[in-house]
Amino acid sequence: MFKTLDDIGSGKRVLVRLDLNSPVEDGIVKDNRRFARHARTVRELVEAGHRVVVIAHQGRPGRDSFVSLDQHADLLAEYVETPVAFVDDVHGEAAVAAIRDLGAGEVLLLENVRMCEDELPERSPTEHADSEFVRSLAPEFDCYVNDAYSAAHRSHASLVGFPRHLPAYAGRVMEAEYEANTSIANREFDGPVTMVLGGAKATDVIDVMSALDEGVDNYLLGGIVGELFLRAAGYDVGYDVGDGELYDHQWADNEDRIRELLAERADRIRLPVDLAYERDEERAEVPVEGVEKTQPLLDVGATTVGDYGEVIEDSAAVFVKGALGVFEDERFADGTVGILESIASTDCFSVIGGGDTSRAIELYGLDEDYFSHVSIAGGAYVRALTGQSLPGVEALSRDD
Ligand SMILES: Nc1ncnc2c1ncn2[C@@H]1O[C@H](COP(=O)(O)OP(=O)(O)O)[C@@H](O)[C@H]1O
Ligand SMILES: O=C(OP(=O)(O)O)[C@H](O)COP(=O)(O)O
Repeated sequence: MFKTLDDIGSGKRVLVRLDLNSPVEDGIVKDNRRFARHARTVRELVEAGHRVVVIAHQGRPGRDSFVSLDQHADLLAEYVETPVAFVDDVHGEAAVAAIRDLGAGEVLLLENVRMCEDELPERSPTEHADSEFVRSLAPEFDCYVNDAYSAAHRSHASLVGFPRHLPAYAGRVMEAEYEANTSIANREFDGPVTMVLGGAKATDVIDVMSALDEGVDNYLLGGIVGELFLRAAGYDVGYDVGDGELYDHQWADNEDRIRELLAERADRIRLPVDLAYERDEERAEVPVEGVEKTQPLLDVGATTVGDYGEVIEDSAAVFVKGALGVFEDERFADGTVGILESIASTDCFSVIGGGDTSRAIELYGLDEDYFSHVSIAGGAYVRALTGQSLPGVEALSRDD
C-alpha cells in the first residue's frame, strides 16, 4: 500500500521524518527505544549512500519538554554508529546551507520542526504542501521518507506536506508498526483473539472495545480501567482516595458506556478476582469481594494473573494496551509482568502497545524478541486498533 526503502535506489538526497519525541527531565532528553528503532532506518539510508536529512519534533510550545533537538543528534548518532550533525534552524538559510554541504552517507538533523509556525496547525495535506516550510525545503531533496508512525495521527506539515512535492516512502519503523497494529482489524487468526486492557485512560480502552466488537474473543481487564468495570459490576472499588483524580471523573464520564459494554459482552469480559494494595509498606492481596473503598488498589492479584494466563495460553493472538498495575513500583509490577511473561511463553502473535506499558518490558528485563511487535506508539496505536486511518500513513499511500 505504500512504497518502502526497497524502492528508493541509492545516492539520493533524502528527507526523513522520525519521531524522536522523548521524556525530558530537568532539560535532559532521556534515551528511549524510539532512538534505537529509528536508527535502523537511518543506518540503512546511510549504507545506501544517500545524503540523509532528519526532521523531528520534541514537545509542544509552552511545555517544559519543548526543547531543541541538539541532544537528540548525539543520542541518534550513538545508535546509528555514525556522526549526526545538527543545525539550529528548520528551513532558513542556515538549514539550507547545511543541507547543501552534506556529503554522501552523511546525516544532518534539523531543529525541532515545532519551532516553525507552519508545522503544528492540523491542516489538510494540500494546505501544508503550500506552506513556506514545506516549499522551502522540498526542492533540496529527491525524496521523502516518513518513519514517524507514532506521530502519524497528526496532520502536521512535516508529516503530510512533503508527499505532495516528492516521491514518498515508508521507513522501516513505519512499515513494521503499520503491519502489526492494523492486524487486529485486517488479519484472520487461527484461534481466539485476546485483548489485555489496562492503564489509566478509560476512554482509550472503551473506544478500543467499542470499535472491536466482532474481532475479539476475550477482554482481560486490569489497572484503573479494570476497577471502573468492577465498580459497574457492583464491587466497592474504583473510588478516588484523598486528592486522587483517577477514578471519579472517569466514572462520571464513562459510566453508561462501561455498563453497556459489561451487559453486552459479559461472556467475553474478564475482570480481576483479586487486587493488590499496600499494607505496612508491603504488597498485600485481597479478593475483590473483600476490598474496602478507602484502599488505593495498585495491581491485580496472583489468582487473576493465573486466570488471565490460562486464557492467553489458548489464544492465537494477544494485543496489550495499558498496564495492569503501577508497575513502576516493583511491589505492584506482578500483574503487568506476569501477563507479559505468559505472552512471552506462548507462540501466539502478540503486540504490546502504549508508551508506558512497553516500558515495563525493559524495566523488568524481558526480551523484546519474545513478542511479535513492541510498539513505540501511544495515540497512533489506539487509533490503529480502533480502525481509524492515520493522516501520515494516508499521505504516503496516495496514488494520484
Ligand atoms: N491500579 C492503578 N492505580 C494507579 N495507576 C495505575 C494502576 N494501574 C495502572 N496504572 C498506571 O497506568 C499507567 C499506564 O497507563 P496508560 O497511560 O493508560 O497506558 P499506556 O501509556 O501504556 O497506554 C502506568 O504508568 C501505571 O502506573
Ligand atoms: O509521542 C507521541 O505520541 P504518544 O504520546 O501518543 O506516543 C508523538 O510524538 C506525538 O506527539 P504529540 O502528542 O505531542 O502530537
